[in-house]
Amino acid sequence: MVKICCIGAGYVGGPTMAVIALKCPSIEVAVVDISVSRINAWNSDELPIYEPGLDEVVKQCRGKNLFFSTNVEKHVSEADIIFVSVNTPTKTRGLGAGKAADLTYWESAARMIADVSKSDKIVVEKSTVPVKTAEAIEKILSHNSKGIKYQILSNPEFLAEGTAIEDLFKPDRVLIGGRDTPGGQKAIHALRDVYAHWVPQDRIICTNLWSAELSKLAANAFLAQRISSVNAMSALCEATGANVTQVSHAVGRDTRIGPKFLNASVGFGGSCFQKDILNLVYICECNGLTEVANYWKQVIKVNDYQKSRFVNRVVSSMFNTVSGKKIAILGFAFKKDTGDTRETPAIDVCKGLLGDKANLSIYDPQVTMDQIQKDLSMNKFDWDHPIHLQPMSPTTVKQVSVAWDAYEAAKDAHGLCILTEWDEFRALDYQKIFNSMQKPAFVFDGRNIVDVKKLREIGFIVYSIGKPLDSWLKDMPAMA
Ligand SMILES: NC(=O)C1=CN([C@@H]2O[C@H](COP(=O)(O)OP(=O)(O)OC[C@H]3O[C@@H](n4cnc5c(N)ncnc54)[C@H](O)[C@@H]3O)[C@@H](O)[C@H]2O)C=CC1
Ligand SMILES: O=C(O)[C@H]1O[C@H](OP(=O)(O)OP(=O)(O)OC[C@H]2O[C@@H](n3ccc(=O)[nH]c3=O)[C@H](O)[C@@H]2O)[C@H](O)[C@@H](O)[C@@H]1O
Repeated sequence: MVKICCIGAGYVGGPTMAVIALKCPSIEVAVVDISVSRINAWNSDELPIYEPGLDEVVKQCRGKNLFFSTNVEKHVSEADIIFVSVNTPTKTRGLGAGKAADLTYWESAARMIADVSKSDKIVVEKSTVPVKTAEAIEKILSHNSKGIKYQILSNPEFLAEGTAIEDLFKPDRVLIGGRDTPGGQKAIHALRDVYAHWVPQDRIICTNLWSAELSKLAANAFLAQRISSVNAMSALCEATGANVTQVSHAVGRDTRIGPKFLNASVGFGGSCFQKDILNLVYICECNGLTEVANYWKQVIKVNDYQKSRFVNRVVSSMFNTVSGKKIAILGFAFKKDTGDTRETPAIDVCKGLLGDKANLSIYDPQVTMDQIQKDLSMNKFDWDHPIHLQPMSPTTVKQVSVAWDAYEAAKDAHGLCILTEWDEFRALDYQKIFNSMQKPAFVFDGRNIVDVKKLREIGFIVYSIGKPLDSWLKDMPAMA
């Protein structure tokens, strides 16, 4: 029986391995992690991450051919194929700080593999890594090899949170990069055989190592760039009276451009877009490609601009101050159908409003009070380290409370900001909300989900990203 071990039981390792176990009953899959609480959660009825369809997949295989364990060394030493899906955060100190990927967790995983292995292994990069990481890993493994042969493959993951199971069941493509040597090709075939259990052959792309590593960074950069492009247009729409939804629709009907990923928003979030672009920028700079680095940097700058533009709209609309005012925040996760808050635009928006002394009442159907408090008190980039999975002494940001539902959050508020596009926010009784709020009552829709016309009829002053401005806002500058 082929044995697979995955180091890192996170958003990628957990769902990916669960799907491999489901689709390949003849393979034994162990997912290991240094975080005891995470592994305990994977072995319980309450999984550590919320992902539609994940519970069913895990329930079908757990205890049969899918195991979650903290016994990292045992499972690594027994495995034929080892996936490494650990954190690759942005460095916060030293060379490349604020841009380069911190490979501490990767390096320690590689050293541990070298220490405990007693048979030949295929080591698969599942984490998103800088180009040429495979070369560094090869060096670590081969310098400690004790005669054991290692083949390194790059097999980046393209799943998106909220649709992870769907994406894993029907991937647009599976990408496998390996060495162009007989050993490298044999390893590529072995991994291809795993995916071939359910992925059509023509969707499995095989390349060299560096193309696979770079394609992952490139794909995320292209996706983020689309959002920054449409968000840049949203500012221009507000200045000119155009409607960004109509512009996106018209642009996206061009089959060369396509309709997906053109929703204007308060900004993109999530654990990877910013991190991976910063990483790409750093790689460009290291290769002397300043113009290319600056090009990609702009995607992040526009994203930051979009978030601060939103905060400025809120503050300037409300007589240039939110000091002491209750503002309801609907949605804290970085997108709907996930409880993940990593790099969510809600953090920057909330911090911006807190900076102007607002009182925030936050509601998100999937995010806990502890998580919100942690996010609002943590330094930038600190979240991407395993230490933050440990329970910590509670921190409280005064001025922030967490509500049980949207109505409670909105009661007595001066303004309401929609920061995540949860379906339930579309179906709220906005008349009831209006009646319970201070007047004038403001709605700032950072996801373009409300019916602006209907809300204005109720009496709200409405700002919706990239939509023709309310007369209240018309004379105010786009960037106050
Ligand atoms: N979250 C996502 O949707 C996607 C993430 N990725 C990439 O996948 C990688 C992992 O991301 P996530 O799963 O989101 O991160 P995560 O933080 O959810 O999971 C990483 C896990 O690795 C564990 N870990 C770290 N060092 C370890 C070690 N030496 N031994 C054992 N366990 C260790 C941590 O405790 C943590 O549970 C990152 O490189 C990310 O860029 C790629 C595609 C999608
Ligand atoms: O490497 C990764 O981590 C993953 O990053 C993204 O997946 P994810 O971050 O989970 O979610 P997306 O659906 O891409 O959304 C990212 C952010 O962009 C925002 N977004 C998305 C689409 C859009 O049109 N407008 C927009 O503002 C979302 O609200 C969210 O904040 C990519 O879509 C995945 O292919 C990739 O594997």
